Amino acid sequence: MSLPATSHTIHIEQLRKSYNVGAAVTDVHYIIKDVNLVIRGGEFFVLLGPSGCGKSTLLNMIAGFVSKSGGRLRVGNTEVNKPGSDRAVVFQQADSSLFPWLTVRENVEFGLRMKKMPRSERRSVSDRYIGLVGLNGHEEKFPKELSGGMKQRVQLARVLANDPAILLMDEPFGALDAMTRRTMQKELVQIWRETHKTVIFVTHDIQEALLLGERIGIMSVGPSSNITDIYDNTLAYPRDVAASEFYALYNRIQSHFEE
Ligand SMILES: Nc1ncnc2c1ncn2[C@@H]1O[C@H](COP(=O)(O)OP(=O)(O)OP(=O)(O)O)[C@@H](O)[C@H]1O
Repeated sequence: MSLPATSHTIHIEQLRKSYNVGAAVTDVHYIIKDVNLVIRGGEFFVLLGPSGCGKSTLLNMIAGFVSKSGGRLRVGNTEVNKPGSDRAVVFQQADSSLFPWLTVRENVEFGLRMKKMPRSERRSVSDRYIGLVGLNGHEEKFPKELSGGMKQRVQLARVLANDPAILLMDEPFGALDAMTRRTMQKELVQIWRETHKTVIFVTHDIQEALLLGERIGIMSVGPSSNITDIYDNTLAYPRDVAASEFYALYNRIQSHFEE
């Protein structure tokens, strides 16, 4: 990592996203309204909230895919108003992001090829990340020959190969079976600890949030959603769902959604 962690701290101030729902200027529907948040460089931050509250909207604003309607959004000192190589998104459906006509290795190397990285260097980068996500031996396979979990690993390896400082993950394990999901969660923590990336991970699953995040931001039900509470999760990794502290924190967070 060439940049100091502070240069990719994310600063969010009074951030808003709205859509006009009628002809009058007052016919405005706010998805998120006045969100304030600072996410430190290198942090693992989870955005937790019910379906439709605006988690993906906020993540896509940080990615630069969705424009803001008000407020400020900076990475370091730079205002975010478009996608950038410092940020990359891992989506829930790997199928829509992988190129079906390219092998695992070619998919992982795609961005590097676009950057005109020499072949031997590309090879060593793709070797590293294919290994890191546990896909050694599958380099020459095509996406259609892979399971859902393996495709998600390819997507992650491709994103990591491009070396963004910030990984934006939108329910990346939501479509996987429970066992694969658990394995991927453990591997992601391992990868985060090895690469020191900033991770912002969207989920509506409290257990997943608690297994992964150093901090968990709770989003309120929309419209005009906001981050109402932030929990510090200081439990040591790898986390044990059966530990009494885990269970206690789970209950505290769950009580938010029962009110
Ligand atoms: N382009 C748009 N125009 C109008 N409303 C939109 C637009 N995009 C999203 N919305 C609305 O914004 C709200 C938040 O959507 P978003 O996908 O961000 O929520 P989410 O918390 O990620 O949901 P889920 O967990 O179900 O994926 C929803 O009510 C959605 O219908």
